[in-house]
Amino acid sequence: MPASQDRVDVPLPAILQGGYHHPLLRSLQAERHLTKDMLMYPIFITDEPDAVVEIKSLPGQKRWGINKLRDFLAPLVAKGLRSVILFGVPLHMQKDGRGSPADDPNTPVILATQLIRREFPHVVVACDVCLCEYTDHGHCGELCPLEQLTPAEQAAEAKVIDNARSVRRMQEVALAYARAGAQIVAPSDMMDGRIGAIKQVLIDEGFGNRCAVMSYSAKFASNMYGPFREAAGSVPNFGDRKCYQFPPNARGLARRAIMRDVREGADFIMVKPAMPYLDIMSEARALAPDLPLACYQVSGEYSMIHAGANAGVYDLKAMAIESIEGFLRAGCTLILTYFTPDLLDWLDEAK
Ligand SMILES: NCc1[nH]cc(CCC(=O)O)c1CC(=O)O
Ligand SMILES: [Zn+2]
Ligand SMILES: [Zn+2]
Repeated sequence: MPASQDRVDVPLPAILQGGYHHPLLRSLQAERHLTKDMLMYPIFITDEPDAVVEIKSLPGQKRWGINKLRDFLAPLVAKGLRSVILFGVPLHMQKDGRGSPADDPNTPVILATQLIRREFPHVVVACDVCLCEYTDHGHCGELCPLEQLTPAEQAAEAKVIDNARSVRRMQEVALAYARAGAQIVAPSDMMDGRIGAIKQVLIDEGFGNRCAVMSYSAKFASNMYGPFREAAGSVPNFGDRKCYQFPPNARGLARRAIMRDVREGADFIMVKPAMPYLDIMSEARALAPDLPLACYQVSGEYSMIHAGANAGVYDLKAMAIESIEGFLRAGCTLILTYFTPDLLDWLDEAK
């Protein structure tokens, strides 16, 4: 018997390359592979019924009018699209302080939810729940009425988010989307206490067993939301979102938010943006191992990958897939990405 087999202190030959010299052996290194059902496609629906409008900063993505949606989605569904997340872009509806167009019976998201449920019964519809696309001030929640501010705040014309009022509003909006047929509501407003409140109202109104709550649990105040805000017309007209989205350095806040949302009954948790926050994803995986974990590869990430490819830095497909493999490695089970239509094709191509 060779000596190496009965001696534990002999170092093994440190040769790894023999293990991945063939494409199949490389593929077998993955613990998990991307499948089509892990992809959720973000779609912008506008209140111009016949619109098909390119979004300049999001290459290949468009704002869709309700009348164009069926023909746009049909080929994607045929390729295996399983879920979408809808964002409303009201260009003509009257915006106000409470974001009234968010749950107007004719708001684009409600019409689109009804249409997709009717035309594509195998597609899961998630609706983003937030007010920023619908308020005249462009913030994600309602503001405190002036008389509730301190004299100093009044003098400074301070704008303060009214958390409690905003949470009640998110309940109304989420319920309206559930009534329209959404199987998932996804609050991205970041008000405190919204997950428990929305979960409760869904239960009270009979949707407890047919509408999931996907929380944007760890949503960071990122520089990469620009193209989305252009697409959705949701740039705040004063200030920024730093009082309700996390500072990029805030690992502890993210951990507390994830644990809080689990306690409040979230069915899915999400990390957003994705690529710079892989550590937060694996923290989320460890903190909430029993919940599906989503990540949102946001508009700026998508645009950045396109810009790099256009500058000749890398191949678009290879880079997009590398980014997704990172999310899988970090433990994500659902990926919100504008690359979804491309990935449906790429997954069908021979490797
Ligand atoms: N509640 C707003 C919202 N919902 C989804 C996104 C970002 C999505 C993206 O950039 O692709 C944002 C941006 C923001 O907070 O301003
Ligand atoms: Zn918002
Ligand atoms: Zn949102």
